[in-house]
Amino acid sequence: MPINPTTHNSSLTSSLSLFVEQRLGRFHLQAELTLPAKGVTGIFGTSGSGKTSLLRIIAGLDRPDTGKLQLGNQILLDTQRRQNVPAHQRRIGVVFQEARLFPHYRVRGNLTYGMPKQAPPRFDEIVELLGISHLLTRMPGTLSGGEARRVAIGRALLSDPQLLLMDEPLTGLDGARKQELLRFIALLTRQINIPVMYVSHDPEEISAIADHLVLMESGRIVASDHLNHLLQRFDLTQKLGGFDAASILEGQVIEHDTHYHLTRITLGNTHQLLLPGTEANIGSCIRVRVLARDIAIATSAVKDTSYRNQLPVTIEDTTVLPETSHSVELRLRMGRFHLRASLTRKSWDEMGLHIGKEVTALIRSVSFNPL
Ligand SMILES: Nc1ncnc2c1ncn2[C@@H]1O[C@H](COP(=O)(O)OP(=O)(O)OP(=O)(O)O)[C@@H](O)[C@H]1O
Repeated sequence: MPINPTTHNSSLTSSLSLFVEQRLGRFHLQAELTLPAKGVTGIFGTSGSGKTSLLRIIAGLDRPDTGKLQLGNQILLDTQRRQNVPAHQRRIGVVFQEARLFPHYRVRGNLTYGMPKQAPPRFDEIVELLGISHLLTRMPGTLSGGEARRVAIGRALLSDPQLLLMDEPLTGLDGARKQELLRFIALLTRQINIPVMYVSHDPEEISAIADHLVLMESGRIVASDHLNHLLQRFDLTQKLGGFDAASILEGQVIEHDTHYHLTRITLGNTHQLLLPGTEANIGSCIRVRVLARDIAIATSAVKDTSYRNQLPVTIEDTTVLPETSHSVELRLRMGRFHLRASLTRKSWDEMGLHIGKEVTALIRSVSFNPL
């Protein structure tokens, strides 16, 4: 059940802007950032790059040496003016790696703990959305890891936050639980109308839920943009290690072929893709990933082939990465969408390809990975 956006939050236009500087021993965090007012921002970077430190400052749990932090119209921190809104007044929900529930309160007590008295009555709505109504009378010690995490998310949401921070919320869960909760968080973040910052070093998680991506390295923000824009950047290939060279596309489900168990989606009403069957409702949006190495190129449409997707594209840019000198990396444009592909340098030369050439991208349905 979607949360009613009109009752959910008064400041739907909140966007976060910050610059902070903090020395922690030998580590130096220097970050400047403006984030979109809605959607999920994935914070990605190697261990020790400063992701948690940044989140702790935003939550008000740590104070930077210098900095300014603004959420919507409200200044939360301005070291120059000695302004600092304490953590409990920031209206920022935080979910950490561990659920950190109050052990002596039942689940219901944990959920209602931070609920403002004047908050809209969303308790039943959120409990149902999280699927935890059967847990309300249980003590935290009796919950599984995944259940405790869902309660922690519920507690954060019920505090009526303007921003939700999630720091590796799936760490330590086993594969099936992790997938279940990841799907749940992805659904939840599409239904709530507050911006979410989601820290993870797992590209799978980020690919499944982030709209925007912030890439951190040694305390600095290396890049911040729409996730698929960053994935299209050749220069970030190595820094986005683990993501594989891939593209993420979002489209609307228009048809299910129940006989062959295939799903058709439309991308902005201009292009269509045929994917492995999904359970998604007609009209709903789904996200798919396709690896660069799973896209083949032909100079014209191909007959009698098992490639179910033949997309007219233009070669927009290319490069040869030093780590894969046998192949050419391609960025392809398809209307307002972009795709990354790679093929051998030998094919590139023999097919007479060049920037600006119109070609056909061939993609097997099974190569699409619905996220
Ligand atoms: N109180 C502290 N004193 C000294 N150094 C610290 C302190 N807190 C954090 N650091 C250092 O700051 C750096 C960034 O830590 P942080 O936890 O923000 O990284 P991270 O990107 O979240 O890492 P991970 O993915 O491993 O959780 C690390 O090198 C860490 O050792």
